[in-house]
Amino acid sequence: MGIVMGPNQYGKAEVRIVSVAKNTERHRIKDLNVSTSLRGDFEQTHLTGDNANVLPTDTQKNTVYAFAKHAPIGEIEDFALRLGHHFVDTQDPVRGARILIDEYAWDRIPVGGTGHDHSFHRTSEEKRTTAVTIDDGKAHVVSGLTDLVVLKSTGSEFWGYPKDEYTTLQETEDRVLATAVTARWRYLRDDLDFGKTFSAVRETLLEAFATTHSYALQQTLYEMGRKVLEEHGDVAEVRLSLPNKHHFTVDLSYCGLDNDNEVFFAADRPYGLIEGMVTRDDVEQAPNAWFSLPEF
Ligand SMILES: O=c1[nH]c(=O)c2[nH]c(=O)[nH]c2[nH]1
Repeated sequence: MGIVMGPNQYGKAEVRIVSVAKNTERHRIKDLNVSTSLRGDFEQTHLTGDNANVLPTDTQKNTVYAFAKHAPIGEIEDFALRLGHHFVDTQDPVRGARILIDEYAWDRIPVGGTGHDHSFHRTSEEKRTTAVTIDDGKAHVVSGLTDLVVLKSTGSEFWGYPKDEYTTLQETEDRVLATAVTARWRYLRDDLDFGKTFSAVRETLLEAFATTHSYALQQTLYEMGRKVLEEHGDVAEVRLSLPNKHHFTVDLSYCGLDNDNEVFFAADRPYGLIEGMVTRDDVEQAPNAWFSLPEF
């Protein structure tokens, strides 16, 4: 019986970088959390501690900061592609790279009706994300968003489910439907206008949530994914993770009041968690693009 080193990767996780573009008075900021992982010929460091092939994680971190100065960061997908190709192209033992980037959104503080030149505020926890994988000389781009919180105050029903001796849930033809969307989608190309495409896909997700008359969050999930694939030919598949942020109608009979779905208790836990992938049946699968990312 032998013991061998299995698949492995290493890198610097969560390099926090804020860059300020100052070429005009109207500054632009990029606020990122960047993680690098390298894959390749790293058997010896694991087996014997020989680090001849190991580009330090500290150097990887320094590279992230230096690249932010060499050229404007631009779209997170393009920044991740530049970093990933750099590690694979310049270090012989490195055969693959995975660059993860989360981008935090900042808006300009309105002053006298217009956004201030160099003062910003955070208006939501929503993040834009990308996971770029360089594998076998090919680049895969999986982009997405997290914590996009949405709510419908009607247009949502839930009934027709099986009941057993433990069921207490009442069927409803009118409820609040709320979730915090995590979505990831795989692009079929690595040369897109990623900013424009991201905004368009995000808009489609929001429109699908708003306009689907929902009989289940599962149905809403499928519709959101389906519309993204229908409207965006450069997207191969979409993974969605949708926590069901339950809103329970408060029983106001204690003071003799009706409650016609107007006053709710918003529970934070437990929550239903509805997850799934919507895909085309005519595109090549790319398991390495998703490898080691959350399944949904
Ligand atoms: O949209 C829903 N899907 C479920 O699977 C479910 N289960 C539940 O209790 N409420 C809901 N709502």
